[in-house]
Amino acid sequence: MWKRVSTLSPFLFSSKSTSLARAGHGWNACGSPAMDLPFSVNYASSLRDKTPFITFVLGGPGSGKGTQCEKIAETFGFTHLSAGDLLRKEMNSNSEERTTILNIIQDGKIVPSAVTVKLIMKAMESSDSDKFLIDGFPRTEENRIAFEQIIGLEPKAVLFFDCPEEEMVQRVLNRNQGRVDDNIDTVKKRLKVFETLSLPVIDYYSKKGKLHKINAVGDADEIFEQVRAVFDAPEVTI
Ligand SMILES: Nc1ncnc2c1ncn2[C@@H]1O[C@H](COP(=O)(O)OP(=O)(O)OP(=O)(O)O)[C@@H](O)[C@H]1O
Ligand SMILES: Nc1ccn([C@@H]2O[C@H](COP(=O)(O)O)[C@@H](O)[C@H]2O)c(=O)n1
Ligand SMILES: [Mg+2]
Repeated sequence: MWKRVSTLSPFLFSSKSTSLARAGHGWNACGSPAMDLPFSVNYASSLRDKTPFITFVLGGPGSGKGTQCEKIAETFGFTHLSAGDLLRKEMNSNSEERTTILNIIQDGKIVPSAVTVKLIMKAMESSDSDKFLIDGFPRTEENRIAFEQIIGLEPKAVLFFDCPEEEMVQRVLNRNQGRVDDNIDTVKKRLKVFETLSLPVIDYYSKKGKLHKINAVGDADEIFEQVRAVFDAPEVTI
């Protein structure tokens, strides 16, 4: 069940608040874990009684998360929420936080969890779905803990697209979608962030027995066959 967490946060929900600046208290753009959340939150009533099936989708930059999520969504009826897409949308809006988000993304660092979790929660609230693929999240232990504490749920499954660095770099540099972080300098920084901050999250879910490691090298349709096997398996009841 959705677990309620005490009182309404003034800065998570106020459109006038400078949530990123406040989130900086106890959090940082490098993603250092902060075990005590600087806020608490009351869920929107629309989410309170749902028990959605949540799958986190992890992997380095260019490992194919977005590509595979589209296939999973189409085949298994999940709603695909990409944390990066939500942040880019916020960055291109008139949000007070747009410049800060842009600077963090350009620098290949991690946006404070309060901001990202708020965007994910809003997207979940505004959806009728009860099956979510959350792509590119949690990127850090701080992200993971914030999601658990704010949303009060854990993923049922976690996919990890395992891809060699050289392949990821080539894919990102060939992507050609106009992303501000698709350049060699930012990719190098993102790979470092992945190694230092995201791998511990992957290790955490591995130890919990929730991780499904996918070999992300090869043709996208072949890779999807490995993914299909995960969702077809009886222990993963969607
Ligand atoms: N199996 C594959 N083989 C070759 N290219 C691929 C494969 N899967 C995806 N690509 C291409 O690689 C690029 C990166 O893929 P995608 O955007 O899905 O990765 P991602 O993990 O979501 O990356 P990011 O974390 O940067 O958002 C895209 O241009 C995509 O078309
Ligand atoms: N949990 C997250 C996810 C993403 N970011 C920032 O967005 C950039 C792009 O993310 P993609 O998933 O689309 O690759 C990423 O490099 C981060 O700067 C984040 O901060 N937190
Ligand atoms: Mg992506």
